Amino acid sequence: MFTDELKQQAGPIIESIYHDDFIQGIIRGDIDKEAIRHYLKADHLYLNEFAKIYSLLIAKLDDRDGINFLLGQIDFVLNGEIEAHQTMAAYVGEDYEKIIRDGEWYPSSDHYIKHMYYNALRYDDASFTICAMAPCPYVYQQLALKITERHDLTGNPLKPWVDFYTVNMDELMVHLDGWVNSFAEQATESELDILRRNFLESCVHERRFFNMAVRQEVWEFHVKDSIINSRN
Ligand SMILES: Cc1ncc(CN)c(N)n1
Repeated sequence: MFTDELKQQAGPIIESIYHDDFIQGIIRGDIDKEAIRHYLKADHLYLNEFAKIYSLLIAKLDDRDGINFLLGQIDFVLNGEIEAHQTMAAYVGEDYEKIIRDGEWYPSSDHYIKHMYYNALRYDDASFTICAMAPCPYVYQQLALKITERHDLTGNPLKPWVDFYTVNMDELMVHLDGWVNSFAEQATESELDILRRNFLESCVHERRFFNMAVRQEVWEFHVKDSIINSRN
């Protein structure tokens, strides 16, 4: 299937993410707390936007059961993944609400978010949006499965974070793959290339997002808080 081909091509990128500092720090259970704080500040805002992009995606679908399922995904992203974030806040030893208060769309997360919005607004068919969104659940599921397969995290304070992503993504991937594969059956080669780029670019955005947190990447300027806060 077309989505199997996408996952095959994403393999090397995901393996690179696995070997980058963020995931290696999670595995060792000693990742810099500043990297986790930066990640939470960015990821809280990223998930807020991901939930909104689901609403743009829903407008492109006709399948009522699928729409119903995605309503559950909006709830999961807004209220379920907080559990994974709480594990990280506990590791940092700081109140979650306090950590995320001054978050921003840092350069790499900004680019990732806008990549998804661009495709949702530029193309009518849901598949273009889905291919930009799908690495979000897929990359985390694959990383969590690799970590669990290769390491025993007993006693690691971040084990609940890994465990969270080994299970919660399966049903979503089935739905997303179904929509993309049925579109791919009648898509032109140039449309398939856009779908491939959307998916692989988002896999690279996932890598850059983790590295952004390790580097504590920020913009080289500060704007009055009022403008930044209006984005939160
Ligand atoms: C950037 C990003 N990508 C993926 C996930 C997993 N839903 C996340 N929480 N944040």
